[in-house]
Amino acid sequence: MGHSGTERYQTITKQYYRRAQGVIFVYDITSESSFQHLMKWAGDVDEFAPDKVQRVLIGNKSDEELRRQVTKDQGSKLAETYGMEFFETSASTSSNISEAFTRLTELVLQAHHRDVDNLLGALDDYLDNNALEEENESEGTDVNTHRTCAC
Ligand SMILES: Nc1nc2c(ncn2[C@@H]2O[C@H](COP(=O)(O)OP(=O)(O)OP(=O)(O)O)[C@@H](O)[C@H]2O)c(=O)[nH]1
Repeated sequence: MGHSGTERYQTITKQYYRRAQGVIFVYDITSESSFQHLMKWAGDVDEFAPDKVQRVLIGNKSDEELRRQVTKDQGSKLAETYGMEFFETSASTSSNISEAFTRLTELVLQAHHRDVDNLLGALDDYLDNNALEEENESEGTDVNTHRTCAC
C-alpha cells in the first residue's frame, strides 16, 4: 500500500474507532507475522477508541493445525497481557465463532449497564444534594421571616 493510501486508511480507521463499543482483534494462527502485528492494532485502539471499549482476541484458522505457527498458549498469554478474553476460531468450519461474538456482545452490554448504573447513581446524588440545599434555604428563610416578624 502506498504512503497516501496508508494515511487515508488511517483517517478512516480513526473515525471507526471513535464510536466503537467492541473490538475483535484477529490474527491467523498459521502466520507468526499476523500475531506480531497485533501490537500495532492494540496501540491504535488504545489511542483512538473510547476508554470503555470492550475487546476480545481471536486466533483464526484453528482448522489448520498442521500449518500452525502460533501456539494456543502464546495467544492466551497475549490476551492476558492485554486484559482480553481469548478464542481460537475457524471461519472455515464455524468453530467457536458464535461463542466469540456472543461473549463480546455480553461484555458490551455489561459495560452499558455499568454506565447506566453510574449515571443513575450520579443523578441520585445530585437530587439528594439539591433536596438538602432546598431544606437549608427554606430554614434560612424561616429565620429571616421570624426576625422580620420580631421587629
Ligand atoms: N483454513 C482456513 N482459511 C481461512 C479461515 N478464515 C479465512 N480463511 C482464508 O484466509 C484467506 C484470507 O481471508 P480474508 O477473509 O480475506 O482475510 P482478511 O484478513 O480479511 O484479508 P484482507 O481482506 O486481504 O485484509 C482466504 O483465503 C480465506 O478463505 C479459516 O478459519 N480457516
